[in-house]
Amino acid sequence: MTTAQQTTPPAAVGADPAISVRDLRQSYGDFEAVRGISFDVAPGELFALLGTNGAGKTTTIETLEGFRRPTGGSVRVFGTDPYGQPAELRERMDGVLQHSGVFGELTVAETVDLSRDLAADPRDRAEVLELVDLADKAKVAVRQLSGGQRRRLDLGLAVLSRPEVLFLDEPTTGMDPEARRETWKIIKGLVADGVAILLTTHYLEEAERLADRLAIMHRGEVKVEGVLDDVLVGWGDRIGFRLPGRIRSEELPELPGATVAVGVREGDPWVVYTVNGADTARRAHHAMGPLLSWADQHETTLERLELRSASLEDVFLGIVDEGAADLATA
Ligand SMILES: Nc1ncnc2c1ncn2[C@@H]1O[C@H](COP(=O)(O)OP(=O)(O)OP(=O)(O)O)[C@@H](O)[C@H]1O
Repeated sequence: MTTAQQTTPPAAVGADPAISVRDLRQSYGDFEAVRGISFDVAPGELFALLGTNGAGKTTTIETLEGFRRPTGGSVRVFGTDPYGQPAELRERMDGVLQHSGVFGELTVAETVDLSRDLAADPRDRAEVLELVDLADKAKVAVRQLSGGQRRRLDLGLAVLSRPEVLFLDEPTTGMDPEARRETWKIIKGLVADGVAILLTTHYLEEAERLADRLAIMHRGEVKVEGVLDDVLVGWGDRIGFRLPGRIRSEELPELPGATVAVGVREGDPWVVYTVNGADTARRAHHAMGPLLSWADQHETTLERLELRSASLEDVFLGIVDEGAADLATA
């Protein structure tokens, strides 16, 4: 299913978009990395751009930050073309890029001070360090920070000038789960303060937790877009369990209206029945009866049995699989 759903962003009703992308195309030589994508982000909204490696997310962010001129279509930040970072936008937007450019020999405090010197109305150093939980690292050289602490410093530097638009390119990479949750709190606070955020991440849970709306990109195109519930619609319900040791996959029963696939989850052979079509929750529920009867007949227990609706990960993997199938039939 490759329905590029376009929904009206709830936060955008009545508000001019902070970020606007229209049929954006971006090429490197003969290679078209971004192939006509469109989306808006309103003030006080977090839009997550998800996608496979090389899908074109960073290229899109770099274009919005004014580092690249579009090969086709247009991008606007507060109605202004960001190419070359015109003065009227420089104060209003900032970002955390995948590779930060901070100097490793400076201390954390010196690094913050250096950025404060360049900003018109910066937050206090103490406020910045408090915000990203690095107050106790003020005197430590940046090169001595852990990967996750370094990402938090990047975030602190990005929010120091109180931007109205923030680009976050994989901001929690390298963070442990605790640091990631702390960072989510900071990001949520910024959104609540009215900042428009464009986030890319490979952590789907991060998008589920933070995004007001999201898009999944694959090979330069937006494949699905919308609020989470809309994105999940149409991807079916799932019945999953660990493949019993004595059972071969060919022996698994057919269940009405469901397709079966055997893969691997956390190192275990894992069975997934997908129930598609209309009224999937009820039909998936009804499929449980025949499945449990089959298990009884085979005197086997279905370990870690689950019945659930589609997750963002299912949608993501479905899109990637479709891409692979398209290539195979091309
Ligand atoms: N400077 C460049 N010159 C040539 N090709 C490039 C350049 N930068 C990116 N590409 C290519 O463009 C495509 C999109 O890259 P991009 O970095 O935008 O993807 P991404 O979605 O951010 O990927 P990832 O999730 O791996 O960071 C990739 O195929 C990449 O190899």
